[in-house]
Amino acid sequence: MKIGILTSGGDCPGLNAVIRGAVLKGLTQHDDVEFVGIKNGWKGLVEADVYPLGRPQVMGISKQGGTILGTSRTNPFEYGGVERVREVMAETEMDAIVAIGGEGTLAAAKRLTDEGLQIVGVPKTVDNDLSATDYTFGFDTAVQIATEAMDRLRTTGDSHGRCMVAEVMGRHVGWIALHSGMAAGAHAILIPERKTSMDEICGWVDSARARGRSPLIVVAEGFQLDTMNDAHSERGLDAFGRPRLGGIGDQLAPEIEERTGIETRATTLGHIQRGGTPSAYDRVLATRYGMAVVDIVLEEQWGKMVALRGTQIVTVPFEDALGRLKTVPQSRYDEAAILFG
Ligand SMILES: Nc1ncnc2c1ncn2[C@@H]1O[C@H](COP(=O)(O)OP(=O)(O)OP(=O)(O)O)[C@@H](O)[C@H]1O
Ligand SMILES: O=P(O)(O)OC[C@H]1O[C@](O)(CO)[C@@H](O)[C@@H]1O
Ligand SMILES: [Mg+2]
Repeated sequence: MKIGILTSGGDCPGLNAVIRGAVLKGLTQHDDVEFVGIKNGWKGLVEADVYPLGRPQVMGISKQGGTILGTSRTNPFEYGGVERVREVMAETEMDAIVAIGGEGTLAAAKRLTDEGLQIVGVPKTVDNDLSATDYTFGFDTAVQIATEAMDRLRTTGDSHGRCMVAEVMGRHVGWIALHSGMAAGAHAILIPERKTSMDEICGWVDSARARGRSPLIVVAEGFQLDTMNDAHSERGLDAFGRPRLGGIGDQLAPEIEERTGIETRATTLGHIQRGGTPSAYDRVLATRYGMAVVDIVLEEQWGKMVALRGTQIVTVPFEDALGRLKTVPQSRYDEAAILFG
């Protein structure tokens, strides 16, 4: 059995641990399994850009950020779709593909599997917005990085008596903002799931200030004020034609300063949250996903992916990860909001 592995969509810490887990499990536990790496997501697949993946290629990589395979947001259906993928799999004698990616990658994998291709999945996203799984690797690391950054913003904020606005990732959901904001003791957490007014935000800033604190406001990039119809975007489109987000913190900061009279500074953490070494939690989760996905390939469970339920790795159909995002529930927001202001 020759298994191709690809990573697609935005990268995140832990991808290499999945790749290593899969290769080590396959090579040590089975005699007839070999692996090939597919470069740059679906792009490398349609271009037949593959290379053998053995133990030397995965040695020591679980602590390494990014993905040794490279990634892209290429849409395989724009480059020959099912026919081209079938052709490349035949040419390269690839029996099955492990697609490691988020909702978009898994949607593409589902369409290909529906046409008879042998594909299984591993869920990935720093945003933690996939509904089929309790946690995705990369999220814990991103929260840790964001929390450390906010701890730093608080000390400089305190020195100057300023309000600090920290913008984190989270295109459709506010999980990174909610967790890092709570961990750092933020005075408000602004998430895409809940539109909020400037009055409310400034109320929290004023009340923190009245208690002698230098306010910290955490905002997810996909957050919208109650006056906005779309998330803030000023950076054009991504490779899949979606607006690139980022910059809402810079938009909020001068408004907060003007309304409250408190000097305010914004910091956008951006891709720092996706780079560098994965946390121990993410390495373990990713390694377990990688090992488990080899089992579902050998069981020929095409159209399925591994997922985390509680502490168990389970198998679910691609559909479970599609169509519905795992948003922050109102109760989790309300719980965090008790500490605002
Ligand atoms: N519904 C779809 N059908 C087919 N292909 C899709 C679909 N949605 C997305 N894709 C393709 O899959 C690629 C990966 O999706 P996307 O860029 O959203 O990353 P992802 O896997 O969702 O990870 P993340 O968004 O968390 O970074 C897209 O760039 C696009 O080419
Ligand atoms: O790396 P890119 O293409 O700029 O994408 C950034 C997007 O990817 C994510 O990190 C994960 O989907 C989002 O939070 C963010 O909007
Ligand atoms: Mg996506």
